[in-house]
Amino acid sequence: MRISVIGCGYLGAVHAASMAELGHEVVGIDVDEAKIAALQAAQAPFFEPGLPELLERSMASGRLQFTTDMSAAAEADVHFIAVGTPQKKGENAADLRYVNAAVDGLLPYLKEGSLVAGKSTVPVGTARALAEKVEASGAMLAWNPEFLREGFAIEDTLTPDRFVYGLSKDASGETARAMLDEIYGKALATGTPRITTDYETAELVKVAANAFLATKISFINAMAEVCEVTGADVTQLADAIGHDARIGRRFLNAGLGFGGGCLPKDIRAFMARAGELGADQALTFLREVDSINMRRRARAVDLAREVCGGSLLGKKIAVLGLAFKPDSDDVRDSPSLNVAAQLELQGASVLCTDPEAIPNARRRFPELTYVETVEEAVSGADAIMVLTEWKQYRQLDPSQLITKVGTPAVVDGRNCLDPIEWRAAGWRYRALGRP
Ligand SMILES: NC(=O)C1=CN([C@@H]2O[C@H](COP(=O)(O)OP(=O)(O)OC[C@H]3O[C@@H](n4cnc5c(N)ncnc54)[C@H](O)[C@@H]3O)[C@@H](O)[C@H]2O)C=CC1
Ligand SMILES: O=C(O)[C@H]1O[C@H](OP(=O)(O)OP(=O)(O)OC[C@H]2O[C@@H](n3ccc(=O)[nH]c3=O)[C@H](O)[C@@H]2O)[C@H](O)[C@@H](O)[C@@H]1O
Repeated sequence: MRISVIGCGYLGAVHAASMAELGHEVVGIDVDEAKIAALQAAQAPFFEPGLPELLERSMASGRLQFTTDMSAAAEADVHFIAVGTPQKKGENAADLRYVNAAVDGLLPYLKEGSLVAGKSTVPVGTARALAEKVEASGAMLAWNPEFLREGFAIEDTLTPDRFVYGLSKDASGETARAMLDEIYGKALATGTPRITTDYETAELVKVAANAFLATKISFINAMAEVCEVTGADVTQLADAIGHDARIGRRFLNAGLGFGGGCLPKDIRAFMARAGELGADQALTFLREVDSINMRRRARAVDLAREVCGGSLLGKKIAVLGLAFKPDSDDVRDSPSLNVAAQLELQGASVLCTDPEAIPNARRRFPELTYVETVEEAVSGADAIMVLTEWKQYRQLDPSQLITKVGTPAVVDGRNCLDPIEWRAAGWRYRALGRP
């Protein structure tokens, strides 16, 4: 199949390269010239494990190209829309201007019988409105939401848990289904479930999945709050309830909570859209999910103050981890970066480090101080905080690290260190939700 992918960010660049890996002819199109220049040189414009190798391979095969020129989409049979849908400034709702611009930009190049397949996460009702425009150009529209996780993006794209196709109810829906089946044929042949449905259900599946994941995380973080006032241990609690197959242990890691370019903005946009549709009561619980999540950040700052003897003023704090999660350089709505900024605002002198996210963090918070290594960050520190559970931080040797710090106090923001080991090495250990 000849494919275009409009928007080459965390989702689109991986989708484009993965589609070429599946044997399709792909052009990735983006308005960001620097991003396209990097991709044209087979360089990943962000950190994603395996992406540099995949780009190298796909571009060498001649099946993958990148451009800023929308007319390059003219040859394609299927166009994936993968542009951003960020939160509107000062509002909860999603900003659809990039989706609308991408589709409007594509309209003059749509061939009769070609398919526009939306992958961006959008408020329910978006696809139906776009379908009118697309059909007026003789093309078809499908909504094919994406469920990949950053850090596992390639594996999730090539072998997802399921495919969801939101299709038009007329005959063109069947043609669109056949085109998507052809694209994803390899994964479908291995038995990956495929749900075909209407536009609205497909759009809702995506936001419902993210709302559920966010709720699961906030549930365990609410339990962490109760553990903190009772002396109980939320990690043992999670292990114990997680053995119940109906509950499951995944996404029950208590700590600093969820961030990133998706879960926070998606639950807010979902609430906003439900409000517009008169169903706001159905989702008021998501307000609480959001509040529990934000309270964890404040609690981490409180723990830092506590281990610093009651005041952060003039205290030297090492922040290890800035990305919203390990194996990513993404700092969008990053809980750790938010905590680092709050500590600095409250008078601490913060030295931040991260294996991959420093350039993005510096762009967002130029006022913070960044150092490349853990050794530099912790040197003479009054407290260290592990806020993103990168493998290299989980594997820190507390006996060795204690020789570098001023005061041996650690706040484990992700419940990723062994309290017994750290205390035995002489550290004062504090965590979110465990004694
Ligand atoms: N990042 C992720 O893990 C996932 C993201 N999503 C959804 O996918 C969408 C994209 O997310 P990300 O890739 O994270 O965002 P991103 O911000 O990394 O990438 C969006 C890209 O679209 C480009 N763009 C904007 N307007 C354009 C236009 N008119 N024409 C061509 N390119 C244009 C931007 O320059 C940017 O490179 C969002 O709706 C998000 O919710 C869904 C699943 C996973
Ligand atoms: O719509 C999206 O963009 C994507 O959002 C999430 O993927 P992602 O944001 O890459 O990261 P997750 O692994 O879901 O983690 C999100 C946040 O939750 C936090 N988290 C996760 C799991 C957990 O148990 N506890 C916890 O605090 C992570 O630290 C991170 O800050 C979903 O997992 C994907 O399925 C979805 O496609």
